[in-house]
Amino acid sequence: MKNILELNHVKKEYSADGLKTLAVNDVSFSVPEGSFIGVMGASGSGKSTLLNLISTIDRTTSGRIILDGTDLSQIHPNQMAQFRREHLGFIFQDYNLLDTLTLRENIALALTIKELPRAEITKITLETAARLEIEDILDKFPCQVSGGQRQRCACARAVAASPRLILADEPTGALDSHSARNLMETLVMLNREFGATILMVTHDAFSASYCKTILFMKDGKIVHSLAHQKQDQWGYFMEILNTTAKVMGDSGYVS
Ligand SMILES: Nc1ncnc2c1ncn2[C@@H]1O[C@H](COP(=O)(O)OP(=O)(O)OP(=O)(O)O)[C@@H](O)[C@H]1O
Repeated sequence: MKNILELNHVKKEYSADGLKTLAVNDVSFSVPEGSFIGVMGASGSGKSTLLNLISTIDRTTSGRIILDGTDLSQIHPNQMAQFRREHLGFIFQDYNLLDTLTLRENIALALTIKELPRAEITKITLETAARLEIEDILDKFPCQVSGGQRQRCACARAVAASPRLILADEPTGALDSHSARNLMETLVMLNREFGATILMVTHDAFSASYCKTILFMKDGKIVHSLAHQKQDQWGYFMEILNTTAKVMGDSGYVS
């Protein structure tokens, strides 16, 4: 199966006040088309740095990141924003919807950027909203709907333009447990039915139990990976908790 994303010996070093921090330390992994990968790790283990490198917001100190066949270090800074819009979809903890636009306009915006014909934008927006069960609230503004509905709109926006990779950063972080469960089921649906390839950072073992594979980060390195095989979701969840405790040390604290 084709790899959508490949990381080869990626390092990211920060220098601040004469102090150097190797936030990402020799990370290599690949993300095949159709995968749903979770990244877990303690606070400061390098998850956000890793996501920033993949999302082209930050640049590697060394190593290569290949996204859909393109080496990110070879993209001219002026082309970066367009490359990001064409290849990536984002789902953030705080939704990142535009408050002055309706849900319909928020979803359509991702398509407008792709310069699709107006009729096509209307059709895809409606179809995507229907799949995410928000078609009845499309004319509301983000402040007029629930957190769960806002996050489903963010999912619709992320998937509408058929990006090669969806990056989700703590997507359930601001949701109650019922909405979090709904959102994870939605992400599974995007992965299974839309064929979306998803890479998600999460601190939450239950959210991670919806992923097909989980990478555990510690001190900037991927130290363990866990695949969802034959066990039921509860068994997988328990395995994630046990692995977390083992990998992260006694505290088992993941954030
Ligand atoms: N801009 C920066 N300048 C200097 N050091 C940084 C910078 N950003 C992150 N770091 C350091 O790099 C390391 C990894 O940080 P990062 O934010 O990637 O971790 P994280 O796993 O996402 O943590 P959290 O779960 O708390 O968000 C930490 O030691 C952090 O202090």
